[in-house]
Amino acid sequence: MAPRVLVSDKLSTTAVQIFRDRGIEVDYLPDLGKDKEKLLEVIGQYDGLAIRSATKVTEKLINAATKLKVVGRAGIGVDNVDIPAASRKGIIVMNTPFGNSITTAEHAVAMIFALARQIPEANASTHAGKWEKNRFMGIEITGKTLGIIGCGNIGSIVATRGVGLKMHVIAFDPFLSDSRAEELGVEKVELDELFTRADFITLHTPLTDKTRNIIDATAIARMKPGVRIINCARGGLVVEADLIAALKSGKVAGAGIDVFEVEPAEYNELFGMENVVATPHLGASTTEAQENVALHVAEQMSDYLIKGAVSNAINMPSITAEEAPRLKPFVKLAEVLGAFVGQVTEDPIKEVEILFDGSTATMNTRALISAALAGLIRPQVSDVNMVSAPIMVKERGIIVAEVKRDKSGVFDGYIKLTVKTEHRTRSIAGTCFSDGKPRFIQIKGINLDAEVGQHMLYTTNADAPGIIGLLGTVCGENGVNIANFQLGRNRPGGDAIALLYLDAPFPEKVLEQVRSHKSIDSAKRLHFDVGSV
Ligand SMILES: NC(=O)c1ccc[n+]([C@@H]2O[C@H](COP(=O)([O-])OP(=O)(O)OC[C@H]3O[C@@H](n4cnc5c(N)ncnc54)[C@H](O)[C@@H]3O)[C@@H](O)[C@H]2O)c1
Ligand SMILES: O=C(O)[C@H](O)COP(=O)(O)O
Repeated sequence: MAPRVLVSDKLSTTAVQIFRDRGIEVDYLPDLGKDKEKLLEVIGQYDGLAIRSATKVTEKLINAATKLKVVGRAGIGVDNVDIPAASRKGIIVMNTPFGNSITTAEHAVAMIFALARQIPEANASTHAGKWEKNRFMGIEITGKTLGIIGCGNIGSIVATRGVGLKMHVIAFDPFLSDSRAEELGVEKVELDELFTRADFITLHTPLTDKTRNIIDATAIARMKPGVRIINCARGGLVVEADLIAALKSGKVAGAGIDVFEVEPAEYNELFGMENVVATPHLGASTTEAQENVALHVAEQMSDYLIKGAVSNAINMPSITAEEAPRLKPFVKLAEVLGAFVGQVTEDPIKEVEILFDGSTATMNTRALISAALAGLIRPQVSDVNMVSAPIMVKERGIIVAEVKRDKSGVFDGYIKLTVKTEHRTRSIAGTCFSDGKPRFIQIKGINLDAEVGQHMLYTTNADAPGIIGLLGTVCGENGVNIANFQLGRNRPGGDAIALLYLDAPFPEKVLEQVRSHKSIDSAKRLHFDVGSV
C-alpha cells in the first residue's frame, strides 16, 4: 500500500506534486496544524507528516500517531517538535537546513537598514501626509561594527553581506573555526567583547538551554549606548521585558524583531514602540525559500518512505539513497547480531562494543550501530527501532563503544558484537555474502557458517556423543520439525554449540527437558524477524 503523508501547514504545492510523483498519497490540509483536536483525530492514518512552524508535534500527538514514521520540517527550527518523544517512538524528524538560509539572512540585513534609516516609521509618516523630513535622522552603516551571535548557515551569510556593505564584522560562535572566520572575513571574539564593541547585534543561534535569554538586562548593560539589536532567529533568545526597558531608556536605539517569546504574537508590549521594527516571523517567507524547503522536505520524506534513505535527520544518522541498497543487508546483519545477544542475555547489559572489520569499517557505521542496538534491546522493549534504540540504550546507562579495523581475516569484512554484563562477556560475529543474507560466523569464539532462521533453538554444550540424538528425539516427541541443523566446537571434546532451525517456535515447556541433559549447559529459543533477510 502506498505510504500516506499529511501536510498540515502552509507549504508550497510543489511538495504535494513531488509526493504524488513519487507514488505517495498526500492530503494537503494547511490549516490543520492549528486545529489540535482534529489533528489528533486523523494523525493515526499517516506515515509521514510535513510541517512548518505552526503545527506543534507534541508528545500527545506522537502517541496518537500509530503509523507515523517521519516528520519533515520544511524549514530549519524544530523547536515545535518533541524530538525525545519522537525518538522514543522511532519516528525520524528531519528538517531542511539550507533552503531558507539566504532568505532569512536577507531579512536580518533588511532589519539593519530599516533600523538605520527608520524606514517603517518614515514610511507610515509619509503615507499620513506629514512630510517629517527633520524627524528621521538616520545613521550610515558603512564602517559600523556588526556583531553576529551564531555564525552558522544564516549567520555566515549575514557576515558576508555585512563585509560587502563595508561593515566591520565580529562574531561569537563557540564552533566557528579560525579558518572559517578568516574565509568569511570576520573577526572572532568572545561574547562579552561583542557586546561592548558592536553597533548592531544580530542573533543567529538555535534556542537552547545555553542561548535562552542570551540578551538580558546584564548583557544590555555591557553594550554601547545606541546599539541596535536584531532577532530573526528565535523568540526566547532576547528577554523581551529587558529589551523594552532598554528601548524606553534609549540605551538601545532600535530593535528589529521577527520572532517572539510567544507566537503567534497577537499582543506584545514591543508593538507600537517607535524604535521597534516588527515582522510576524517572516524570516523564511520568500517564494524562493518556500519553493526550496517544500521541494527538499518532499524529496527527503519520499526517499525515506520509499527507499529508506535518511537525510538531514535530527535524530538518526544519514543514509544516502545511493548507499541504502548496499547498507541494507548489513543493517539487517547488525540487527540480528544484536537480537541474538539480546535474546540470550538475561542480566542487565553494562557495555556494548561493536567492532567493524574490513569493508564494514568503511560503511555508515553510525547507522549499523543503531541497528545493532535496536536488535539488542528489542527483547526488553518491543517497540524500538534504529531511531529510538540509541536514546533507549543511553537512558539505560549502557556504554557503547565502536572499534574499526582493517580486514583481518578471510572475510572482506564482518561485524562483531561484544556485550558485557556484571557476570559475563558474550560475543558474536557475522557477515553478509554476495547473496545479501546475514550469517553468523562466530558464536562464543567458535567459528561456523550459519544462516539466520525465524525459529531457532540454541544450545551450548560439551562436545560429547548423543547431543544430536537428544535434540532430535525431543523435537520429534513434541511435534517440532527440524528444518536444518548447525554444529560448531572449539576442539574435539571441548565446548560446542548447536543451532537448530525449526518450522515453529520451540515449546517453552520442553526447554527444561533439554537443559536437564548432563552435557547441555544452556538452551535458548531464539526468534528472528527474517521478513526482509
Ligand atoms: N525567522 C525565521 O523565519 C527563521 C528562518 C530560518 C531559521 N531561523 C532560525 O535561525 C537560527 C539559525 O539558523 P541556522 O540555519 O543558521 O542554524 P545553524 O545551526 O546553521 O547555525 C547556528 C549557529 O549557532 C551556533 N551556536 C550554538 N550555540 C551557540 C551559543 N551558545 N553562542 C553562539 N553561537 C552558538 C552554532 O555553532 C551554529 O554555528 C535558528 O534558530 C533557526 O531556527 C529563523
Ligand atoms: O526555522 C525556520 O525555518 C523558520 O523559523 C521558518 O519558520 P516558518 O516555516 O514557520 O516560516
